[in-house]
Amino acid sequence: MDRLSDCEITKRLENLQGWSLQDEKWIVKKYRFKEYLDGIEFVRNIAHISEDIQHHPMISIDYKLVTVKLSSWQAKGLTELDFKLAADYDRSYE
Ligand SMILES: C[C@H](O)[C@H](O)[C@H]1CNC2=NC(N)=NC(=O)C2=N1
Repeated sequence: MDRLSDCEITKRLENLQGWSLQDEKWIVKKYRFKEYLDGIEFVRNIAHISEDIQHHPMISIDYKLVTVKLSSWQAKGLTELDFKLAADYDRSYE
């Protein structure tokens, strides 16, 4: 899949809530939860969503705060797939 241009990335970020660009090739979001185990359940859900389309996030869990980072390794940057997953993760958080 082709890497997106800076302009395409900016446009896609405008359509998402809470995601930001990091080091030009990552999009990042922090999700907050009422309980620690709610965050763990969210991580389980996004793990399945990611495995289904074979595109995997970097995840860090800091008690009730889950940080998710997405990038496309082969493309060495951001592709449509990263933004598709970001929207899927947001739906799973709702
Ligand atoms: C062969 C396999 O589908 C690829 O290596 C996948 C696996 N998961 C992946 N996850 C992410 N985040 N980026 C990739 O480029 C990627 N590539």
